[in-house]
Amino acid sequence: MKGERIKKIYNRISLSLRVLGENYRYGKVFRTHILGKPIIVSTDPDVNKVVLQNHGSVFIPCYPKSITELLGKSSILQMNGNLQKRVHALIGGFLRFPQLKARITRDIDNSVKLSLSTWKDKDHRPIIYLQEETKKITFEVLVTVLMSVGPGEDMNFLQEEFEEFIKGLICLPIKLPGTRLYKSLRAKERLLKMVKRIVEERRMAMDKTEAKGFPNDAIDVLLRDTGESNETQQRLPLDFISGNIVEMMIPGEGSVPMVMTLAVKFLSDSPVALAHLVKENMELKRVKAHSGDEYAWTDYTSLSFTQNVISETLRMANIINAVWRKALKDVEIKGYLIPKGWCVLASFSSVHMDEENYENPYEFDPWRWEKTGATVNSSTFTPFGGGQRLCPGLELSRLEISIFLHHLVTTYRWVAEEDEIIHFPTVKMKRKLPISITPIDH
Ligand code: HEM
Repeated sequence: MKGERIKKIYNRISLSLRVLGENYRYGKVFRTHILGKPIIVSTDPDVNKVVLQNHGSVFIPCYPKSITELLGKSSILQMNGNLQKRVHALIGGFLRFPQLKARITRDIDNSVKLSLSTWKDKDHRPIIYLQEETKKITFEVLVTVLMSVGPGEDMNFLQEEFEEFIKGLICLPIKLPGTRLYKSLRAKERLLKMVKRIVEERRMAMDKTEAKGFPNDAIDVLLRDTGESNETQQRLPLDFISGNIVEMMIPGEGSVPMVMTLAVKFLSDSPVALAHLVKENMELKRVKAHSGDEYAWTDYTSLSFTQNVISETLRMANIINAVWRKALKDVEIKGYLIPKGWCVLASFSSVHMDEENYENPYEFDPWRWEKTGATVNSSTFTPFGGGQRLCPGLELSRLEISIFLHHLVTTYRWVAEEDEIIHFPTVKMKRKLPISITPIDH
């Protein structure tokens, strides 16, 4: 018995020593500190793949304290096991469904066209801050998809409170009045109150008339779900649904507008790629004008060069540049030992910018995707994560970005002012990417 214990202690010490060994200091997997937390960072695509694929039994989410405080325990990003699988399957199924994409294409089209039309008033708005404009467009789409709230007072309230809420995602984890975390948590309370009201009204309406047809939004999907089998029917609690809707805004909110903004930045610096993109999109516009048909979502997703531009942008810069996991047991991957209890940061951006994986990685080259296909998620291209937690908003995001780029390049020419990409603590443009625009004379 005593011998067994000594053996266990010896094993743990030797494991820790190997963690601190040469490989970890100089290889693609190393140990460091982030936000005061000791952590193993992986920049190796094969290690990342194992981390992403072995979710649940081996690895669970492990975010810094400020993020876990703000997310709440019932957030899909933190939950595990059957509940995560259930919510992921429900939301993923809904967001990937062709019926939703067909319906949402019209909404996104209208939203983008309306926003772009307000830019025309050049005397009042000579400079457009693209990072701000794209945020407005995508927020509208997000709250439509999640809870069917249209433009107006409620939408403005949700946007203001949400902005306040996410400011605290990466901050010092001190929860005292006046601190960033405290203000963000208060904003979350106000957000939750409003979302809860919407969810309750919807449940009451649903209790009166049986829900039929394709669900309208994520609230509908979660309210209608009763679990796996009829014998163990269990509705999801209303508090859980409201919390999840708010928390689902986090992965959905910042990333899409940033990809739109960065694509414009990279295209502004690459006139040949821009000319190619304009040509492809003008052709689609001509075909549509000629036939008089509405745009279908497949029109956008089949624009192959546009998809290449989106992939290349996601490769070069992306708000979600890594995922955080904790090992539930000792794991050995490619000779690296990750001891039980340690957190691993699987870095996507390092893999995306490694010349072992991409030739001239710092060059914006949308043509590189012609060989592999733009939409393939491989171990060296994981902007949307992978495995059981692969982003359920993947296809919706690509659709939104394609629609935005289409209307932008077929409506305006632009000149971007000098600006630079900031990578820490999160990816953004230093000056919100100011551009001056000229309408295209058709
Ligand atoms: C360019 C845009 C986007 C990028 C790059 C992105 C990226 C990601 C990544 C990397 C993950 C995995 C996180 C992990 O493994 O811990 C994720 C998860 C998730 N994303 Fe996205 N996302 C995007 C847009 C969206 C949108 C528009 C929505 C919703 C409408 C969304 C909803 C979610 C949800 C709910 C999860 C959690 C899935 C789970 O844990 O089961 N995402 N996203």
